[in-house]
Amino acid sequence: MTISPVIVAQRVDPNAVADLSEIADLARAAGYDVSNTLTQSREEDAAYHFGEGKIEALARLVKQTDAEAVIVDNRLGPYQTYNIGGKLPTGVEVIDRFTLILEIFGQRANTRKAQLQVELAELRYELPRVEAKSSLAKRDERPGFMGLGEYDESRERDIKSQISRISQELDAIAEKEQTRREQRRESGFDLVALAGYTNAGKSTLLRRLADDLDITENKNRHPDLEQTAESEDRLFTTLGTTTRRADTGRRDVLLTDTVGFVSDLPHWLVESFESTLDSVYRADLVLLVVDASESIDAMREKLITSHDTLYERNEAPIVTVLNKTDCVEEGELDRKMQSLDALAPNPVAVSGLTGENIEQLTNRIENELPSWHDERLLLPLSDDAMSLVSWLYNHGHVENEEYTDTGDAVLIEFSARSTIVKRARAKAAELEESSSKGASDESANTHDSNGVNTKTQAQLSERRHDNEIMESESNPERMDTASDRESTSYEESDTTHQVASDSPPDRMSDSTREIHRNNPSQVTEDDVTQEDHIDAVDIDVNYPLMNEKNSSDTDTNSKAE
Ligand SMILES: Nc1nc2c(ncn2[C@@H]2O[C@H](COP(=O)(O)OP(=O)(O)OP(=O)(O)O)[C@@H](O)[C@H]2O)c(=O)[nH]1
Ligand SMILES: [Mg+2]
Repeated sequence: MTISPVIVAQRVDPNAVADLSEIADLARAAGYDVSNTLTQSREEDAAYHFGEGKIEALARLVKQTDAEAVIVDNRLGPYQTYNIGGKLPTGVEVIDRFTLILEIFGQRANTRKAQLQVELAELRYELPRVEAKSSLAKRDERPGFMGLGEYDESRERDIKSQISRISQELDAIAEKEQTRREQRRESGFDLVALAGYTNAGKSTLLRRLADDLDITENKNRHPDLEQTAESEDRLFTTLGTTTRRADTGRRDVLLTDTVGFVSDLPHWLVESFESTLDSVYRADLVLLVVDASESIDAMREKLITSHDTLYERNEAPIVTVLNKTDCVEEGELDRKMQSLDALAPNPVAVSGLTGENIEQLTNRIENELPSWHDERLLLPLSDDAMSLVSWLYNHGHVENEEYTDTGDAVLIEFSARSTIVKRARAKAAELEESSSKGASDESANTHDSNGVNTKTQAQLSERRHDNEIMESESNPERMDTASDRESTSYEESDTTHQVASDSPPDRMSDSTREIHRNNPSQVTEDDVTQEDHIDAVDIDVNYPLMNEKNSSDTDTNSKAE
């Protein structure tokens, strides 16, 4: 990429202090060389955004420095962009904050989904501009001629139909990802997402937590793994979605790293990247990463931006992670935590770089995930029963496996998410039913004397009903073995049912949230890399989906207890 010299400009309201650091970082992230800066503190001018005199000074600076573009860190209306451009030497581009961010995303969009999202955002940006041009041009047209107005009108129609086509394609992708998330949950995985402002250290934390990753083993499956997992002191290093298995102890966690948030973006831009953000919105738990080495004010702003982005759609509990503690004195960290208590209650302070306090974070992840349920099942011994036992080892946590003295049954005690428990019960009922077919009622009842999950007729028929639901799905039932799990890997994921708890301790109060909702700063992000990758992860693709609504309820209830 050739480095082009640009001038960065920013207008702030009277008495506000200009700060060009982020827009300059964004410009550099897009590959520009910031040769000069210009700021103005005044009310917005309707025609030029800045004062007209300031724009003339800007034009002189452009000539002196041979700048190829002017990057303005404000929202410019279509007319303002046009007017400023008219004052600059021919060929010098006027780029506002949104187009700059779109440019960065466009440069890194190397999946179909990412490209579609960028295209959608560009079209949404262009539409009001074409509408404005079309109505202006029509004013001066003579009847009977194919004028500019008509040309713009047909462009307008074209943009609208492209928007609708791309939206449909993105919806289809989102649906697939939703299914994949459901399958991952069905396979016993908890989905944890890393969210937070760009450059907070999300990718560094992903690598720290996903310590069982063996890149070489699956290299051909993850051609862009290095790229998407990289960390760099640059905004929007990560634009795709990378999912890896993380070892947190008892639970099987899939951790997803994705694009960072950034402040002051319009709603339509954030919406264009919705299917990427779904990997965060639809997780079981969100780790909101904050760079604790920054000032309290900067941390506050970035937390507000992050909560604003999450507010509308996020369904999961949030744990705030104060990162980069290796750069912060202990007393200073305490002060920061106190000042930010309302926005970041009960945070975990870590260093992704040095690994400090990571164990506390993994413990916290386990504690905040939707709770698992304990179950005991007595299974009449058979190949199918052993297949169920091995499936339970893969999808939950088996506490005890014990064979009866008579050698005709196995007692299995385990904990798992409620959907897994429900399936295991259904399968157990089915095994019980087929084993007792030839046997007398009396012998079937001896199992009850063990006090283990006694099956009443009503329970049995309920389970039979569950089985029917499962079997009515088109795929045949299958119990995966450990070797299946190791050999299966999946691409892109994400979108799902939530098993979010009602009132996780780290969530903002409604009143706090309301304050943020009214805050004008908005947020964005996108997914732009290759497909989402996970390392040797098993998904029961053949296992029929169940209605997760019930399990969510159960989880919520048990959490509230
Ligand atoms: N000192 C210190 N630096 C860190 C720590 N974690 C991350 N960094 C640095 O912060 C910068 C950004 O880290 P990333 O992991 O790329 O951050 P990110 O949130 O993934 O950033 P984007 O993908 O650009 O949104 C890099 O230079 C990291 O080396 C930490 O705990 N301590
Ligand atoms: Mg990153």
